[in-house]
Amino acid sequence: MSAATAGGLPGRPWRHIATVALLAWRAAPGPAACQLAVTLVTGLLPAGTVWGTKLLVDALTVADAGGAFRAAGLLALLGLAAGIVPHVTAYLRAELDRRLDRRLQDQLYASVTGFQGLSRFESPAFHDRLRMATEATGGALTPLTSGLFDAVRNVLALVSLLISLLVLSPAMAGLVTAAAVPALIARTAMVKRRVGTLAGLSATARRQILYSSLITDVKAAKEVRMFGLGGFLKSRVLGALAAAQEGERRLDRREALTQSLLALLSTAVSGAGLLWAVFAALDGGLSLGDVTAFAAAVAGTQAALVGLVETVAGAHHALLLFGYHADVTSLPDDLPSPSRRSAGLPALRRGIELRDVWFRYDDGHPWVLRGVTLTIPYGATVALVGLNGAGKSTLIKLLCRFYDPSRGSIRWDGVDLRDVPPAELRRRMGVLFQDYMCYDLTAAENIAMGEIEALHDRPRIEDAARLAGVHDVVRALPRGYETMLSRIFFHEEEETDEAGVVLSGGQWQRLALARVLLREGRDLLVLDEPSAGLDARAEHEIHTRLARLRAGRTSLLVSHRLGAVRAADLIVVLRDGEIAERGTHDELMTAGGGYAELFELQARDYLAGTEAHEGSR
Ligand SMILES: Nc1ncnc2c1ncn2[C@@H]1O[C@H](COP(=O)(O)OP(=O)(O)OP(=O)(O)O)[C@@H](O)[C@H]1O
Repeated sequence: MSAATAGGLPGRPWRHIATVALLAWRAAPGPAACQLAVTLVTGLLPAGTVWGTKLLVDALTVADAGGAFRAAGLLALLGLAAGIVPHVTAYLRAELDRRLDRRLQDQLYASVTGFQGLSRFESPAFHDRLRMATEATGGALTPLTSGLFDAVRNVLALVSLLISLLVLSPAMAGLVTAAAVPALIARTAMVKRRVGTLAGLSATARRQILYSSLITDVKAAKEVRMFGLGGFLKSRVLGALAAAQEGERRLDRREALTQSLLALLSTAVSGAGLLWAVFAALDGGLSLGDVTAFAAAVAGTQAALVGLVETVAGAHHALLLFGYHADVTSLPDDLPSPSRRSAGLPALRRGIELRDVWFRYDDGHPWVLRGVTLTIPYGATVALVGLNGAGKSTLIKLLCRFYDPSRGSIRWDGVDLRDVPPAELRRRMGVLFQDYMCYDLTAAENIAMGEIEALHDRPRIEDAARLAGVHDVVRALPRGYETMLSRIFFHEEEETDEAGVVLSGGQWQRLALARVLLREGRDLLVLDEPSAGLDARAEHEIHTRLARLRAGRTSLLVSHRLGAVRAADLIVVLRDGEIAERGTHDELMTAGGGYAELFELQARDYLAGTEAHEGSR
């Protein structure tokens, strides 16, 4: 990763200026060209006004009526231009910003969705940096894009005014310019401090978002009310807000003081200049028009210099933020690309082999998998069982190549998964995760998430729902497959304000299963606790269906219900990241190890439950 951390500032921000200019130009060539033309015109307006005023006053002084009318006409035209130009500029700016913003967000989302693994999303430092990168969107670069035009206008205005001032008083021209140097230095330091403070508060801001979303999140609403957490969460939000505000307050105070001192300096300079002009006029060295032009030129030059300093400061601020954007968008993928060019992943024919796989989530973390060697033969069902935290879901995540093994390898018909592009591998798999998603979308869309190309293929979606045993449930919903499964969003396409429906846990589970079954014909089917939320009858029914579906297909099944895995071709017991037992159900029962013990425990509990139920009838 490059030098930027959310807490520290990205290095050498000015090196991005050409990148941003090019981005803006490519995003909105029309508005950018128009803005440049308008800028050139407006850059010359102040000097034109100064000389128009001088001509008018001098003409009036010598009672030249024709000259006075011409000068007044010129001033009126310039005034009209000055009145219209800001509105045209504002529109062009906004349009350029809108288009640039789309491009920036496109780049950011392309990078983030392009990360193939999960490790970045489990890094607080990455999230802090990402937050700073999003600060660069939403018009935050306006001071830079518009600043480039402002800078051109200010430089034009400055040069033309300085020429006017040089004609009248070279010393004053030098003094006014010199007075701008401390302002530039002070503003640059202020900007750095402001962005640094913002970056330092990134984690606090993210926590504030977390707590405030818990207050409003419908999923958290039950526990928040049940456990009376409202006050606690509110105090956490306000605590984070107060911390952020304290940082800002200190900055604001410092900036107010610095700006006041700079204002004092510029007033002293213009005051001294005016005194000189008064004495020079009294001596007869300057005409009345010269004095008027001088006063206007000093004020104009100072304003242009302040404008230039502000432009530079704004651009610096925007470039620092863009530094985070550039940092995130230039991050390489978190999984190393295949070392040699992959010729594509062949259809599975022999099986998947884990060779002495060791894995831990971070160097400082304990080992989660410790030397796992296992083959999932082609066409067979392997069941993975074990106590909580044994490493079952981790093994599945490695099979999907969300992470690479720390040691050892996983091979697909002998091909190391490290040599396979993750997207290619995932196209060949259907996986039901233990923590599947419930999308705030329609029922049809929820299923289609499994294979987005099938979004408009209703027969396929319905077939998958039938296979998962959820078709009748969905059909009975108020709008069938078009029913929104959300209480916080309306239907995206249809103009309706009809409240959606919330499914039960087991119904969601079946819908998630339908999502996976939509990916029919995949080489490997992985089911992590497919029946966790189901009632006994539904569980039995789903397992019978799945057993039929798995027949002859390569699959990996994880379940705590040992009754559901007894038909598997191979049962593997994982204990503390190691394979403790392996064999068929009968072999493991005969061996009388941990599996047999657990199976008997579950069977006894089940029988006891049944007898108690019978007795109470
Ligand atoms: N993203 C992660 N980062 C760090 N540690 C993790 C992560 N995910 C899991 N772990 C740790 O890895 C270990 C194994 O977790 P895993 O989810 O693989 O277990 P499991 O066998 O699937 O458990 P369960 O039966 O409860 O689902 C646990 O100690 C867990 O704390």
